[in-house]
Amino acid sequence: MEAIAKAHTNIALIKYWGKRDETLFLPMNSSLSITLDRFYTTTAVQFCSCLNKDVFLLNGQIASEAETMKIVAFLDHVRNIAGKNMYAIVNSVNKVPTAAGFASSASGFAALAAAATKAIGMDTDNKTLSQIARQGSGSACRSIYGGYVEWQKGEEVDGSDSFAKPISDKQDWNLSVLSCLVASNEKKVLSREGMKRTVETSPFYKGWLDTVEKDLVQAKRAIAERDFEMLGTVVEANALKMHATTLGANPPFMYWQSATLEVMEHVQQLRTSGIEAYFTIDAGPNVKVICHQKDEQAVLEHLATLPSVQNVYLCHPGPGISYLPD
Ligand SMILES: O=C(O)C[C@@](O)(CF)CCOP(=O)(O)OP(=O)(O)O
Repeated sequence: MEAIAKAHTNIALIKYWGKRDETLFLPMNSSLSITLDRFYTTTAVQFCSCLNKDVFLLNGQIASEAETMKIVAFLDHVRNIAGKNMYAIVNSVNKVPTAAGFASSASGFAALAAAATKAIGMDTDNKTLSQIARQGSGSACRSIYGGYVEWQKGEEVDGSDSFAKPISDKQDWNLSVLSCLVASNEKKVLSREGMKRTVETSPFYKGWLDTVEKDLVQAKRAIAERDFEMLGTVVEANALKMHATTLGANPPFMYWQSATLEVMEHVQQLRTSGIEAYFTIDAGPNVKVICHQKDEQAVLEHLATLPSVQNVYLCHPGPGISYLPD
């Protein structure tokens, strides 16, 4: 039995930062993202009783032991739900250049959840797919849908009410997202470790939790009202608060480098010059800039001139998962 699925990466506007349950990938707070058009993962899964172990090919190569173990654990989860015990060949191709500053885990686990459940014979609705993808990587649950997506944190201990849902179709509001890749060679603290350490040791984490749900309400209102200034202001503030929590962790850590600050300053200069642009930053030094589509060329050209910016990738809201012909 085989199936092929495609899922796009997403960028969080209101961040998922911290788990209340590490095993079930249950978040401390709800989050909101835009699924992007440019970067995606295509995954083919074939279950066969002829196999005596799972095989994982990533971008045409046999994946590392560590990567394969993550996929095997995820397939075990799917096998458990389906009540079947066949092994599978998984073939994933990432059109998400790591250099673009986007994590491919979100599109990767969303595509894997869709292809694996279909290949094993399950007929799953998107809500269930989102819950399954969440257990590969939290942010993957949002890539099931296109456009603007909310991941409701849920209250239940079993995660039955923790899944994503679309809050507006991608055609609704075609903003531009420019991902600025800045020079970065330092080993960063991966988001999974970063959020764990922050939750467990940062005195600033309580401040994050006290204000993030209000930020989410504000962001949803801004999207509903197409109020870009309201959206950009809360998105920028939310990213800054997330990063502030890391400074209080033990040991403290910081994702920003001098290049990160340079881009942030220039985004604020663009606003002073009359071009509405706002930034957000994830678990790394790269900066994503949002602006109106009419301003995207001016913003792109300005950012591309910065000496510490290696590349700028222009994206727009993109689609949710899709299935390809076998
Ligand atoms: O995307 C966001 O909301 C914000 C972040 O990117 C950080 F800025 C977190 C993404 O965390 P993820 O990689 O999903 O963690 P996992 O559940 O431990 O796999």
